[in-house]
Amino acid sequence: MTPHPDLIVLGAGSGGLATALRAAEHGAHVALVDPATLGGTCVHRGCVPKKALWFAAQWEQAQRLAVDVGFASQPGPLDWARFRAVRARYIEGIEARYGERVQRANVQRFRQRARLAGRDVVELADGTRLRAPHIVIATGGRPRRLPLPGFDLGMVSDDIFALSTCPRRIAIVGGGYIAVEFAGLLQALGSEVTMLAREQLLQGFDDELVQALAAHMHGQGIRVRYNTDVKAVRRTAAGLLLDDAPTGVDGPYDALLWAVGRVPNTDDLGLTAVGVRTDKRGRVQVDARQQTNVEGILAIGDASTDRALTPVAVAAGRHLADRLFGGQPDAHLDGKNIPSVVFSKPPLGMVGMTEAHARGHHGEPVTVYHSRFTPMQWALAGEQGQSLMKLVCVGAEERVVGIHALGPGVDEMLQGFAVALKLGLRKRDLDATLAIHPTSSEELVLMR
Ligand SMILES: Cc1cc2nc3c(=O)[nH]c(=O)nc-3n(C[C@H](O)[C@H](O)[C@H](O)COP(=O)(O)OP(=O)(O)OC[C@H]3O[C@@H](n4cnc5c(N)ncnc54)[C@H](O)[C@@H]3O)c2cc1C
Ligand SMILES: NC(=O)c1ccc[n+]([C@@H]2O[C@H](COP(=O)([O-])OP(=O)(O)OC[C@H]3O[C@@H](n4cnc5c(N)ncnc54)[C@H](O)[C@@H]3O)[C@@H](O)[C@H]2O)c1
Repeated sequence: MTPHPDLIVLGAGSGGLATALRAAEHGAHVALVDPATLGGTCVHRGCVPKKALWFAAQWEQAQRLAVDVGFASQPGPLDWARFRAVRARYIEGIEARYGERVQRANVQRFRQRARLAGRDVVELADGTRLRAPHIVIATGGRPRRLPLPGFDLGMVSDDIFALSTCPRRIAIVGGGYIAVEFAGLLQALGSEVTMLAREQLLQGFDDELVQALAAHMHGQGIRVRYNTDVKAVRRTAAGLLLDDAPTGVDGPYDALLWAVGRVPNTDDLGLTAVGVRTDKRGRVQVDARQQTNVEGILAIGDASTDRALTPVAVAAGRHLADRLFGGQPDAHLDGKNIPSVVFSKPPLGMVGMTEAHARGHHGEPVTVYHSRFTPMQWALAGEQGQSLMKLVCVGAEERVVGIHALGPGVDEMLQGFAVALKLGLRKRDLDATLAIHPTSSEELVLMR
């Protein structure tokens, strides 16, 4: 038992677990508070179940390509009940391993909701109070709900993992990561997908690659409507109808997914009473060391102003534990050049700056290199479509400040290039690197 913990962590998702385990490794007494199962959004309602569906979508396509090159078996639809059982077993395995690690590390778990009751005090739902010199807020986020009539006729991303079949016609409202990812994988698994986006898809990604992805989506039969503004939803005998302010009634659909962003779980944490500052979206404001404006209270992950990605939450938590308990006073998250992949179909990845960002902010000459090509596995099977890769370089020595890639395999390809970019990659380093042939990634070292 830990009667006087050195650290209290609120939330046992990706960030909270990483913080608690690293702090315990350094010998700290840690209390970890979460009413839910270990793993949080990523394991139960995010990256992991989503990636499993994405693999299923890849296998659907691989089955079709295999037939095109001479395999005999005809592709069949996904058996959702079996798929869900397989996926649940995989996730239970992750959760069990987390449980063992938490126990072995002597981290004390409190399976309750908690809130701050002072700058060094946390109050659990049953009234128990814990006191510690350091408190980390790692309470994550949840899907945004819009206050419009009929909102509850649709699903949010948490609900989609409970589907037991593919909806025949689905509308997806939103144009960010979640909207684009689910559009691709539901279409691949058999749905007719219409996206209703307010603006350009995937803000923050390079325009040219987003356009190329939109062309792929169009080719797959995904309908994308831009400049929409859904004001209400109603159910009719024919299906769900959406009232879109600019164009009128849209539909009918059998299902609807709202993918309109996420809100942080910070509204019920007692932050105001303790004086912890949040931004206008409710995220806890942190500096580069995850510190809030209140001494002793830190925040990481989706509850904070950091980028909402699992590796960011994990790295931030580990660095702060290294700093507080591991004798590494300068340890902190490097928030620059965060690599990211959208698990669209095909995947889209980037690290560093977009072309527009480099041109707008750099002040040095910008040189851009492109490669468009049909990946070999598609060409062999007579499949249409091209991959697109792009390098954004600055200055006379062409320092690479942005790498962008769209196409099969880029999700696995980008990590190594992200290391090179972090180390100060120049275009001539790529030119001097021998290609691995025949691959798609060789295009990144062969650009002229
Ligand atoms: C559909 C989807 C797909 C995604 N795919 C990816 C991906 O492919 N790659 C990627 O990098 N990121 C992805 N993300 C984002 C990623 O899941 C999050 O960035 C990450 O999970 C954030 O971790 P966290 O520790 O901040 O919060 P969470 O994992 O959300 O954990 C927060 C925990 O806090 C607990 N909690 C909440 N309130 C309290 C309270 N008052 N007291 C105690 N505990 C509390 C919750 O029960 C929860 O367990 C995806 C997200 C979604 C929704
Ligand atoms: N592959 C990955 O790494 C991955 C996958 C999923 C999610 N994530 C993380 O989770 C975060 C949340 O994902 P997300 O897709 O929910 O958010 P997002 O911020 O990526 O996109 C939100 C979308 O909702 C739209 N929107 C907002 N309010 C709206 C409204 N009132 N009506 C219509 N549209 C509206 C925005 O225009 C935008 O297109 C991402 O930003 C990302 O950090 C990462």
